[in-house]
Amino acid sequence: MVEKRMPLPVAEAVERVMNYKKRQEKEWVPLEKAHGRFLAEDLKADHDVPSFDRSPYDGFAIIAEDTTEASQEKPAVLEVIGEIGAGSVFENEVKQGQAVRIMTGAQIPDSCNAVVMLELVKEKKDNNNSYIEIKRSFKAGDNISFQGEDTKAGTSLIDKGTCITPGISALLATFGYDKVPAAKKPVVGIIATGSELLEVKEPLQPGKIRNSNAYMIMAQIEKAGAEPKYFGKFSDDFDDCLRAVQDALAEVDLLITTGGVSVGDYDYMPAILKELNASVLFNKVGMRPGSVTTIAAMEDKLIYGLSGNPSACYVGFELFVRPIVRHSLFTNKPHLRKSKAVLGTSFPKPNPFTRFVRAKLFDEDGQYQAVPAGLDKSGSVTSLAEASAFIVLPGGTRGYEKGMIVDILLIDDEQGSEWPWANIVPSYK
Ligand SMILES: Nc1nc2c(c(=O)[nH]1)N[C@H]1C(S)=C(S)[C@@H](COP(=O)(O)OP(=O)(O)OC[C@H]3O[C@@H](n4cnc5c(N)ncnc54)[C@H](O)[C@@H]3O)O[C@H]1N2
Ligand code: MOO
Ligand SMILES: [Mg+2]
Repeated sequence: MVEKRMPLPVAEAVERVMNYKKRQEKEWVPLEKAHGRFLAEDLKADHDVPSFDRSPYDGFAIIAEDTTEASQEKPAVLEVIGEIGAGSVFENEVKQGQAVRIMTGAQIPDSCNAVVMLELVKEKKDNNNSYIEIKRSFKAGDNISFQGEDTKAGTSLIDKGTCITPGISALLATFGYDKVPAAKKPVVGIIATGSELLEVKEPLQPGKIRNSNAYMIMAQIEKAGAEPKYFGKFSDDFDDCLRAVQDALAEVDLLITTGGVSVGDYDYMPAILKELNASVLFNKVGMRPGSVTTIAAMEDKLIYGLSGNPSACYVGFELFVRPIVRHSLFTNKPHLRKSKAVLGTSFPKPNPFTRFVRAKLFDEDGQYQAVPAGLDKSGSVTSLAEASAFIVLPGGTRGYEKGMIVDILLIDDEQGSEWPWANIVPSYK
């Protein structure tokens, strides 16, 4: 008799895995390599930005009070006593009736309190002196970028655990981080199992398929923010696969295998986990695809037995590996973000398990509409290419109709979620 496995509700399965979460160490990476890495420290402004009052225009720095009476008929005439470009500081005193030619980004001279754009003045020369005419009045503060107007010293800017975007690179540079405190990437190993697997470059042969899961998982690992380490593909041979798993475990923080976790004659992962004396957290989850997802721990190291079926493997990764990786990178929102969508297709057949349908999203008047991205089967590979969400259909005795509002999990969203499972209640129990 084949072993009977008891399915665990998805939320409970995720919870069990998250008991093994831990944070990575911090390392310092050059700023130019920091894009896409995760901040290991909160980022706080240690000075005002800008750090001095500056001109937002090419023009003339003036004392606004000199223009109080200025008009078309009776322009104010100011003597231009010098000029400064960005990076220079005007050292002399500017007195009443005087102005300084100033370029965008330059520090406003002491005692000046407004800037007049070049286009708004008439320039005149008299002997060796320069003058400007201004035909309207200006108020103190007109056309000044004030110290601290962008951010003030002491402001909290970015939380640790945030993925470094180009905008954050700009901030890091602004605050002098030529080296950035980043979470060290966990190394995630991949082993593909299956005697049917061909190398990608090999021509098709009868009964064989190309190994797509390994490359899919490597990409998912990178997208999650970790470092993939691929150990190759192995035929369904107990000893070979056992050795591969043992060897790989010594070199990684987490290990993912794909294939061989079900109950088939050549599905050796359950026996390998037994041989290793690994403690199995679960070997069946109340979900489709991915019901065979098996996760075990060797001391504090997780071993993921993901399904060989591509869609099941993909979903298993996003639900169980991603949050462990993201948590290790210091975020407090490690799970896929949950949102709502209008179901674009009916699912009339009830399913006792919670389904995660790979879906395409369309924006209709600010509301997501979700439709399956391809064949809704565990073995489908094409449905993964265009999927940007999983439609979550909790298990139960009824189907789902087009037009219903359903939960979705966003695959490409970077914001993440603390815990998206709160209101997803599988009713098959
Ligand atoms: N009697 C039962 N049979 C099956 C059950 C069950 O409960 N009772 N579960 C089914 C479910 S659900 C799934 S999912 C699969 C899981 O299979 P395994 O994880 O054991 O994976 P394999 O048997 O090795 O392969 C399944 C499928 O995936 C293809 N595959 C494998 N590796 C790759 C790869 N690297 N790249 C692309 N495709 C891969 C493989 O050729 C098979 O077609 O079991 C069901 N059976
Ligand atoms: O693990 Mo299977 O994907 O439920 O089809
Ligand atoms: Mg199998």
